[in-house]
Amino acid sequence: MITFEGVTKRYGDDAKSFTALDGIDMTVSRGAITGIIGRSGAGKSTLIRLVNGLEKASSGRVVVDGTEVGQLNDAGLRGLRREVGMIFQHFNLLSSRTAFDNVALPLEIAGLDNVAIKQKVGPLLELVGLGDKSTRYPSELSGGQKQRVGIARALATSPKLLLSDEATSALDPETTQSILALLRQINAELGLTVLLITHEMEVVKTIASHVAVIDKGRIVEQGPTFDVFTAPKHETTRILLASTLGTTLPEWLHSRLKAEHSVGDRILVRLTFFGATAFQPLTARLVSEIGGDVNILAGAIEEIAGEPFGTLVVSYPAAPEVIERANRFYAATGLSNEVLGYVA
Ligand SMILES: Nc1ncnc2c1ncn2[C@@H]1O[C@H](COP(=O)(O)OP(=O)(O)OP(=O)(O)O)[C@@H](O)[C@H]1O
Repeated sequence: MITFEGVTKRYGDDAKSFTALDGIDMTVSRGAITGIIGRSGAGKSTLIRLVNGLEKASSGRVVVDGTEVGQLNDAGLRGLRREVGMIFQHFNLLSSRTAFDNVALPLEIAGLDNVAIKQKVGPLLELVGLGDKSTRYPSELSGGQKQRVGIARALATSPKLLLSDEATSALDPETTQSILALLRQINAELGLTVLLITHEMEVVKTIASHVAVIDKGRIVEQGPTFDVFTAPKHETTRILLASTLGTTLPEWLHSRLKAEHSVGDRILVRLTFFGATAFQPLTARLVSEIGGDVNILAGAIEEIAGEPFGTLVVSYPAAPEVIERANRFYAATGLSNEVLGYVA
């Protein structure tokens, strides 16, 4: 659906230019929800603005549904923007227009008559759950309702692709979940491809089947969300994910951690449950396998892209025979484990 081929974007003139994107290669699959995550200033907005031609690549190609965006003239760009809807962090609604009239705007621009506009806007407001709010002005709507108007407006020209620029960043967690559920529903019911940029890992974890991590203008990691989130390879990904997945040790534990152990110390191990191991009573078996002396110190159970993923930090005596029994158990069961250190 979208391919980036060696895309570079420089801002400014040659003498004082800034490279915001540096050799981006990426494919966004048709019908998927793909997330792009990265720190502030990493280049996320620039990347998404290249897709609907709001910015032009300095070199390389951005191809949307077979069309190279950089080659389009003004008429071509207008056509592209009917195929590509966009939603924004601050909704970008016109305050002087009702919900109905905001959704109608792209249709007016496209030259539809009033009857055709009515036929289109009514069902769209129903779809986003605002059938009874069509005459309300933005100032009379909550943040979540405003974003629903924004989504209906983005869908007005029946696009194949929806771009989301931090669409839930201004919303509280509960409203965020309801907007994400709506995006998932639209993706499933209309077969719409969704490309979203966000600094909220929670958003990607909840709805994106695929993810790319961008850092200083480069994609440092990409793939299915579950794979990237459960086995991050790049340091930036690990840092971005640490607080989301409960993989950061609590400070009280971290400060007591030692690299070497002496007699009587305990070993600290992080167990990770996913795939087949997520559904077996392995913790109970580990406890009995090594004689009962196991402490559970931290843990979290998450759902990533619809699959369970859990981490548990445990300690047990750092005695050679106990460690050996535990290691035999890990090898036999395939339970993923990582030694974090030792505590007195
Ligand atoms: N029009 C511009 N002129 C010059 N530099 C720009 C311009 N737009 C963006 N930049 C720079 O390009 C880099 C990437 O910006 P971009 O907005 O794409 O990042 P981002 O990841 O979306 O950040 P944020 O999450 O803070 O919005 C930043 O260093 C920014 O200062």
